[in-house]
Amino acid sequence: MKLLLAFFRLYPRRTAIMLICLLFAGVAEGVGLTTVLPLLSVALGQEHDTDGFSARVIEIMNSIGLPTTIGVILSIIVIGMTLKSALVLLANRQVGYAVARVATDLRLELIQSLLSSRWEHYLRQPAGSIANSVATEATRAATGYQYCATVISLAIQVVVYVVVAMMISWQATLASLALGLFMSVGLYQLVAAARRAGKQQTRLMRDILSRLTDTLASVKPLKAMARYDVADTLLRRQTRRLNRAMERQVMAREAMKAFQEPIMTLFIAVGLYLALEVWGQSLPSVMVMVFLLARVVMQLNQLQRRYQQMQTQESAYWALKDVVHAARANAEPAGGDRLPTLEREIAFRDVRFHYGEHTILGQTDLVIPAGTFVTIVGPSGAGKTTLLDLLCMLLEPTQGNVHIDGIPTSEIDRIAWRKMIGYVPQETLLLHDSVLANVTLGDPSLTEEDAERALRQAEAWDFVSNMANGMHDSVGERGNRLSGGQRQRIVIARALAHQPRLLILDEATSALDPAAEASISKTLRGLSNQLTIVAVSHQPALVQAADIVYRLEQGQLARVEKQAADNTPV
Ligand SMILES: Nc1ncnc2c1ncn2[C@@H]1O[C@H](COP(=O)(O)OP(=O)(O)OP(=O)(O)O)[C@@H](O)[C@H]1O
Repeated sequence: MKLLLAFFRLYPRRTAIMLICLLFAGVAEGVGLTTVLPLLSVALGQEHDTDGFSARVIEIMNSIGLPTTIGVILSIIVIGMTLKSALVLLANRQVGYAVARVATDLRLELIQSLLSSRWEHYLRQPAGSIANSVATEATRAATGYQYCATVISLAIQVVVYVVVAMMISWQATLASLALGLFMSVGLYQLVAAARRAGKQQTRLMRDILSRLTDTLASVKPLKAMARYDVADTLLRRQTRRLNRAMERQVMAREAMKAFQEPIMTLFIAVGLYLALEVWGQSLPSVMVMVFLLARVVMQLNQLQRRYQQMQTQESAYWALKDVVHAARANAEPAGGDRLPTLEREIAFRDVRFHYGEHTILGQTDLVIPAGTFVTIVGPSGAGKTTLLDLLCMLLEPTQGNVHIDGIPTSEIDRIAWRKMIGYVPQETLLLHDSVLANVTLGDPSLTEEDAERALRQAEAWDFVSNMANGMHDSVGERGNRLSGGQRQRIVIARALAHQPRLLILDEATSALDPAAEASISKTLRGLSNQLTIVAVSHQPALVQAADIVYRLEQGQLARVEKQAADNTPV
């Protein structure tokens, strides 16, 4: 029921409407059912010598001026049942809408919370696990809500049947209920087993999808080195464990079904024996009791099964919520609200940065005048990417501050600042989409003209215009229809499309041949009077194109002459 409470808090209106509809549906069904007994009495011609309950119903009907004819009683039953069905339909419509909303809202909540979490937190999340949460867990959680609604609906129906049965023979009903309770407790182990299997499935599905995503991302070297059997074995092992968890779930479900039937038969038999032999009830009463108890039994059966299914799906909801809560706890700090400009300079003032105990940047002072081209060189692992991350406000200095035109970044509107940046990362990951979509990233404010301009600046226009459909051609999965150098040029075009004020290049030309690199460097050099460029590079062309060259080594940043940077092995 924790799940229902959670959903009630999220969707109070829908859940309340659903509950009210189900409650009234139960009442309508109850009204229909209460007239079954007088109907039998009337049909058997015993309406004048009926016992307790039937007599009371006939009395009520007479007092409100309803004739106790078979036609009227049948009409009440039909109206009651039709009303019940209409209300259940209304309730199910609410459930249907809520189920679709639950899945969509959970997906959006997850994506938004992860994207607005701290960069270090985001990096710790396996991509496959996120994909699994968005695809499988959100759907399972929504199904959990559906089962939850069914459990409530069945519970209301059971209560109605029990109330009506109590009015006919409270002793037989109580005896049957005691047996029903006994059965539920006895079979609870199977519910618990299903819940455990569900939890295990949630965990295994995450592991499998994380592994699968990683394997697919690095399939080429795995194939080339004939190492995919290692990944394959791991995947198979986890899939087998998932199979076992699913088998356990199916066994728990089927065992529940198998045990329920004989127990339920016993349950009815005992009720009947007591009613007929011990309490000497009349035949119409016993017939109605049989009908009611059979319905109670069936509904209880279903209720427990649905509850079991709800328990299997519930873990997906909580697992997904855990990811959201962790992301929220690691949300990027609110930051400032001052709008950034980049007219004068970017300055690192006494900036230090550590990853735990590991010092990446010692005391760092760096000035990047606006409209200049700065290249940073240094050995692998020296912290060059970290320095760029500080510039993008993806990371915060452990000490000191980065200033943009004299304003510390902590006071600056982070999103506004990032919108001024064009970023070209080390990895050239492309979307499985057209060149145009890869350049604009779906930004509606960017036109085809913007894309063409950016592609020309990135020296990509020649090969793009030669593609069958030009910039509307697909780049293939992860851009595998293009060469490494062509992919890199598309990514550079992407960074230039929205005309940034600051262009950041992290080893952005490493896949280019010297001629292409020299050509792009020349273009960038030409752009540097309109924008500020900060490049991390080992490539001589970007060093030569720069106005200022810095070298980062062992946490220390020092300005160097271009010649020295070229000659020093970096
Ligand atoms: N999220 C992280 N958590 C902990 N340590 C990290 C993290 N990211 C990077 N590091 C460490 O910080 C150091 C600097 O990494 P960084 O990526 O900034 O180096 P780099 O100079 O850009 O290297 P390369 O030229 O090889 O790309 C490395 O020792 C790296 O292991």
